[in-house]
Amino acid sequence: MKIALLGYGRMGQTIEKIAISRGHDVVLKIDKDDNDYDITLADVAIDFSLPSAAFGNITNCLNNNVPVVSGTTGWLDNYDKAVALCKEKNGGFIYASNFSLGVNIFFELNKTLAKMMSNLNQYNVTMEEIHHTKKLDAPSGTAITLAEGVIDNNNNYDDWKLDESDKSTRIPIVAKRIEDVPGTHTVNYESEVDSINIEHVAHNRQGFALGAVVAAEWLVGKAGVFSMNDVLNIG
Ligand SMILES: NC(=O)c1ccc[n+]([C@@H]2O[C@H](COP(=O)([O-])OP(=O)(O)OC[C@H]3O[C@@H](n4cnc5c(N)ncnc54)[C@H](O)[C@@H]3O)[C@@H](O)[C@H]2O)c1
Ligand SMILES: O=C(O)C1=N[C@H](C(=O)O)CCC1
Repeated sequence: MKIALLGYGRMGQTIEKIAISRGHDVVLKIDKDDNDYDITLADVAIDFSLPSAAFGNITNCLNNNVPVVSGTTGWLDNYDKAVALCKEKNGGFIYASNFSLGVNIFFELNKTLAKMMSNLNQYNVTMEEIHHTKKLDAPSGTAITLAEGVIDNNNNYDDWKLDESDKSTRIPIVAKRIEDVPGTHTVNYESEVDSINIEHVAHNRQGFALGAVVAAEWLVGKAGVFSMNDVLNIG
């Protein structure tokens, strides 16, 4: 498979190694200021760029009939427009806030726990995410997906808020930035008598990168807007 990497930073470089180890050719490595390239050289594109760049990269792929996998976070104000364009062009598109197998299992665990806690008003939920200091967005895309998983499955919450909540129906998300941390997410239910915590700790970026390559392999030849649940057949 011929792969275009849109964004050649920490994730782009990790994805390149995994793609090559799985027998793929990386035919384009696009980074900032690379404006003049032919995306149709690739069978599929993998975008891990910047919040400000992702939507432009995705629309370029869809307008040129190149299926695209995006892991960039912080651009979701434009997600519905990307979905509409994908449908209009009969293209292929997958966005996931987190491509790792472990986090996608964790997302399902979070939804199940949220359902179990829905009638237990003595517990309040909070979330914490920890990432490296170079991360541009907060809260992380993964933390937002976790919060949405609780909101959709628990009657006590209707929104989330970064840092302290000023309203009991808003899930407070605390975002911490610590040198070199690849990604830790904790969901905590707290009552007066006890705490229940579920946590996912990424040890490195390999899980995110492998998931993105597996998603790209799966997407080629398909038309539609998909999620990692489709790729992994879970949920
Ligand atoms: N979904 C996931 O599983 C997952 C995992 C890790 C990171 N991420 C997200 O992926 C994104 C990238 O993370 P990273 O750690 O590799 O960041 P990074 O800063 O190391 O890399 C981003 C690269 O994009 C480049 N870039 C800037 N403008 C561009 C453009 N127009 N086209 C292409 N590239 C451009 C930058 O120069 C940089 O090299 C972030 O949004 C991050 O939150 C998602
Ligand atoms: O390193 C990052 O940046 C990460 N971003 C994603 C997010 O925002 O959830 C996934 C984890 C790593």
